[in-house]
Amino acid sequence: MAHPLYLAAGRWHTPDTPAVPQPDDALLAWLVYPESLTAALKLRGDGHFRVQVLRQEWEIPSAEEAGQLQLARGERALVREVILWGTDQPWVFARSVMPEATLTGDASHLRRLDNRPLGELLFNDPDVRRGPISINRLRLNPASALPEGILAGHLAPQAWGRRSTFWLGERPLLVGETFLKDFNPDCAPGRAAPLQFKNKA
Ligand SMILES: C=C(O[C@@H]1C=C(C(=O)O)C=C[C@H]1O)C(=O)O
Repeated sequence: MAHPLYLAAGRWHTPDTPAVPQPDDALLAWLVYPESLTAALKLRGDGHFRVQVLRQEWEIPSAEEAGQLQLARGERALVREVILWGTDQPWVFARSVMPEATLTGDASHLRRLDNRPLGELLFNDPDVRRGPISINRLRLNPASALPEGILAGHLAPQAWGRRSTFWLGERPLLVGETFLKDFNPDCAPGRAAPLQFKNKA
């Protein structure tokens, strides 16, 4: 299994979980945003938004991800890792885990996304439902090959991320998104212009 760019540093938890460290309001608004992150970032990116596919390979997901997806032991999934670029900076690292059994029939086109945003397909399909959003602190994975390459200088040792399961009928796929240090959350999702948040950390 390849080494993901960021690893969970804590427990995945819903944003209203008491007594767990929380991000500041500005970033929390992005972490809990229920609509398409692609659409919200496009609004911010003034025409420069793009998806860079880092890898898209069949593999056995981590035991934790397999548990989230209710996969049988050894069941493989298509793992897609991308960077969402805003203007000329990397804003989000996304890792999607799509079980083989999910990518069949009318969902088989998800095997051939290339650099089209996954969200544009998921949010335009009326039969797709999104499960609860969990958030977590993440830590940079020293085993990942990426930091020395294209993202060198753009990766903080810790970051906040979110994760949710999308349901295509009864078939799940798991989408995780980590906000990278170049992303400025001080413009609320769904708006093109910055909003001032009261209690920034
Ligand atoms: C789920 C969405 O799709 C986005 C695009 C992704 C991709 O192209 O791989 C992955 C995760 C998301 O950041 C979304 O836009 O909300």
